[in-house]
Amino acid sequence: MLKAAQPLLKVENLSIGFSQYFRGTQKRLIQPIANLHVDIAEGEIVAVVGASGSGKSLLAHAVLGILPTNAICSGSIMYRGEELTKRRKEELRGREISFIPQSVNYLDPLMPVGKQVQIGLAKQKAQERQNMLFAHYGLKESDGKLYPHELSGGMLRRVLFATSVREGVKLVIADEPTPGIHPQALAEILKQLQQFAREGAGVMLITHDIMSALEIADRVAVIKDGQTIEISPVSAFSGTGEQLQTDYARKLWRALPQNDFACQELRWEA
Ligand SMILES: Nc1ncnc2c1ncn2[C@@H]1O[C@H](COP(=O)(O)OP(=O)(O)OP(=O)(O)O)[C@@H](O)[C@H]1O
Ligand code: NI
Repeated sequence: MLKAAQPLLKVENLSIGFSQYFRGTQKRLIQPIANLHVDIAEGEIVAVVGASGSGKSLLAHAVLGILPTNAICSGSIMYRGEELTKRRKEELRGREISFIPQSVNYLDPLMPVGKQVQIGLAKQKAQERQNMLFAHYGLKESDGKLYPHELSGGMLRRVLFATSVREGVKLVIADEPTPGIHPQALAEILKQLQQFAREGAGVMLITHDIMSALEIADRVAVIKDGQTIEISPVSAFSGTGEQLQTDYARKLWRALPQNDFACQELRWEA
């Protein structure tokens, strides 16, 4: 029998818990993620959507190996057919696996942003590459000497993007890359993610912005309360959502302003 093409990333039965103290001395386990699964093929963009607190960032952090030390993580994370061990994650992070974090707080407040863009680049070419990336993202060369607190929010987002563009990137994990970004910059960021995919990288796009996700993604994974409840092709998000598997996904789809189903449904019920 022919073996099916291997996904670039395959997350199965992922569970993440935290052991927390409460009432001073007693310990309890909270489990924000249980049995979550998702897979991404080379050149594919998979959007991960779900309410705030549903576990999207934790999923990203688990794949990257940057969960807090008190996290208890189980399940399987396979990357190109190999188990992503703690060591492999460290080796690949910032190189083959790049990360665009949700918060600009991931930048080091004590390091000029230019230096931060150079991390992971070959020494001899780092400055040249940085200048290129800055030009590409509309940042001035002199901005490189500034510290994060000296840049605007929009500029910091662009710096984060510049840190994610690396030669040989195979998997891009973008956690809410577009909040508070004006429409033109948004289009630019979506284009950049498409470019990653066109060059063969898999992209995990975590977002609240379902419209943008549908614009560029191939499939959408819907996460609810730390579980994957549905993974559907973008084409299923059409019409009344009759091709979607769950009511939850249908509600997400119908809640989009331009769909305006909420009012119609109310009328039908009346
Ligand atoms: N270090 C931690 N200790 C305890 N609980 C945590 C920790 N980090 C996250 N959680 C909990 O895990 C759940 C999922 O968090 P996560 O950040 O993954 O949500 P999210 O889907 O990314 O939300 P948002 O869309 O708001 O970014 C939340 O309920 C959160 O409170
Ligand atoms: Ni998040």
